[in-house]
Amino acid sequence: MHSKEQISHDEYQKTADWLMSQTEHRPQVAIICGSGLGMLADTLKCQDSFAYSDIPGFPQSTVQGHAGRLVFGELKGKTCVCMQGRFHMYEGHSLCKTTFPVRVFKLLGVETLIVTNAAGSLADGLHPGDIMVIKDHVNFPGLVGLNPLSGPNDDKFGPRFPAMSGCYDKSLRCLAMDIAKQQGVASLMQEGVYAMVGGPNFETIAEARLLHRLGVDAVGMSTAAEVVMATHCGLRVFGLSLITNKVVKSYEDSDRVNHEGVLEIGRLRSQTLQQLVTELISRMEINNNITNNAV
Ligand SMILES: O=P(O)(O)O[C@@H]1C[C@H](O)[C@@H](CO)O1
Ligand code: HPA
Repeated sequence: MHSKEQISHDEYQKTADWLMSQTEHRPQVAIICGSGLGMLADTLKCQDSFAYSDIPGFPQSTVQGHAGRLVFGELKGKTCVCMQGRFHMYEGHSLCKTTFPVRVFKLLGVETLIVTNAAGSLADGLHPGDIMVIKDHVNFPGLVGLNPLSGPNDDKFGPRFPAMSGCYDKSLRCLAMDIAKQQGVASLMQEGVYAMVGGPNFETIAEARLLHRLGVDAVGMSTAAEVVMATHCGLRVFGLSLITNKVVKSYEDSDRVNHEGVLEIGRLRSQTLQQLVTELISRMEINNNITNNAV
């Protein structure tokens, strides 16, 4: 069911055209905010914001901690668009719908996508409140054929068989680590591998052990499909996971993860994340000739 739905180029274009008719902002950078991380949008100046329910073609957010607003504005000399709330497979959206905004961003002229998420840690060295710079991902839905790129390829966006190696931009990862040092939060930051699972249930202990053995550092229920779509159409990608909980890996451990706890850690780290992302956007180079698959 998830892989069958197709969205035509015209439908993406209609949404992009509508947005361009409603705001004068022409964003270079897009940010997708994870659970409890929507406050990143508050840093934007000269805001124009739209409820998802008012944007033609846009899906709706149904998850607590995802406000459902698209915010345009200026940040340190760059024009940005920020999703306060994303779409997940477990809400019943097809993967094409969960990733719909990514192609709309492309049509708006965005060249860099920043994805953030809340994630559970499997690595011994990653603790709640830590920030993981995503260096790579395991797209579990994609590995079993649930991929937003399934179906006829839209050559106007990108090639039939896009490479995914190096999909998290190395220079932005290095820049983020430098900024963390300067901001005195380097001890909270490390690089790692994120895995996307379907959710909405959190992992069993056997699943947690499996993920750990596979080399996954943090697990969540989003992001990888968005990054596949972004890489397909030539967007540069940077990703951050806020570690909100340890994934229980022991039968002796009576801890139980819950969504409220996930949101609480988001609130706790909101300022740190805001400062980090603001400085990253301020210092990132915008290259209008960036290699681009999309016509
Ligand atoms: O949108 P993200 O990936 O940040 O949301 C994570 C995964 C689930 O949606 C939720 C679980 O608490 O947080
Ligand atoms: N597992 C999956 N998704 C999550 C988790 C987790 O432990 N924490 C936040 N999102």
